Amino acid sequence: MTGPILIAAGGTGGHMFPALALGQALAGRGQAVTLITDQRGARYVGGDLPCTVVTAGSPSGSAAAKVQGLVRLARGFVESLGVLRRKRPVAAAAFGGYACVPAALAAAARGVPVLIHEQNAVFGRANRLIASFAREVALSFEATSEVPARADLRRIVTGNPTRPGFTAAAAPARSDNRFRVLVLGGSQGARVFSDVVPAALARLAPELRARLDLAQQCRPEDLARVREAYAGLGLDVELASFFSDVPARMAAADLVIARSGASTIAELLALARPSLLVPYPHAADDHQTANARALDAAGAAVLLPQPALTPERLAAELERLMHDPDRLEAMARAAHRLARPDAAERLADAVLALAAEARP
Ligand SMILES: CC(=O)N[C@H]1[C@@H](OP(=O)(O)OP(=O)(O)OC[C@H]2O[C@@H](n3ccc(=O)[nH]c3=O)[C@H](O)[C@@H]2O)O[C@H](CO)[C@@H](O)[C@@H]1O
Repeated sequence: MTGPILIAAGGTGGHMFPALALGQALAGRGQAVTLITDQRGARYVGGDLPCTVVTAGSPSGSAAAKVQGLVRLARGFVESLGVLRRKRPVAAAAFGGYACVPAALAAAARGVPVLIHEQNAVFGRANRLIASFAREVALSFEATSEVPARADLRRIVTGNPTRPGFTAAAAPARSDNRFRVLVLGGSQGARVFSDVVPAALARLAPELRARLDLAQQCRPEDLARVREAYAGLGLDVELASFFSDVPARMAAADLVIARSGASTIAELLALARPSLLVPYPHAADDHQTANARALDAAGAAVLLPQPALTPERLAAELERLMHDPDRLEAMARAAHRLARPDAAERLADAVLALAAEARP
């Protein structure tokens, strides 16, 4: 290829990790890549991926906030045009979230073909905004809803690329009676797990509680009180506001209790781990419930809506699962069947094909 592939992504880890996975897949083929992101997204970019930070905002909230969001998107658009002039990309891949809107629109304005990747089981609002200018959408779920029905918008299902390290290995043979639980709240943590998990474990039968090895991600402001709650139960728990070794921790977990953000889900499937999923109830268009449903329906996870997540209910679910290793095994097998370990490579194929088609 004569120019780089532009990758546009920003905001949370859920948008950045799949974007970076595509970047790595392309770099692995010797293809140059350039990334446009926002301030928040830049925190996730490491290594030697060329990256430009542009202004972005969300046109939502009060009337004043909407106007401010639009002004920021317009600034980001002008900044992105500058990047496109300098870098001359041959195709662009956009990963949703308002942070990728300016770059995707600037690419389309310059005639650069755009592919949109949707991580969730509901097509996102920012993606709907740029879909009119895109040539192709790559979905993570077969049954994604709200995909714009434009006859000339190509649609493929690639899955959601995961970071390196999420490669299924044979489950380690266990000789002990320990039960390893990993609690993850998404890239920003989840307060509800800080409130409910310690209270649920307090209700667990003492012989089951004694078998637990627990690691839990907490929001920074919750760490002290959660540590205290577990100390009161005599439990030695590993707590962190962000674990940097999720692949190893998830691979070793007998059960993962988590939000159902798209990356977390793709990772659970890639590592074939059983999970209890509590969708974030305020996610746009309730997409986390749609994500979790896909796993629940296939028998790979238990979906527990947040209003049902009481300490009593969680204790009961845990007790049931800890007593039923066959069920956990079946959930792991179902997760494995849903996994798409070649998502990054398939996405790389698609964006390179788009670039080749557009070549004069
Ligand atoms: C609140 C919200 O709206 N979140 C959205 C956000 O992702 P959000 O970042 O919240 O959630 P995701 O599950 O997609 O990604 C979280 C990532 O953080 C990693 N992690 C988490 C905890 C930790 O201690 N260490 C760590 O590395 C996970 O392994 C995962 O890779 O964008 C996703 C993709 O559009 C959506 O599906 C999510 O619904």
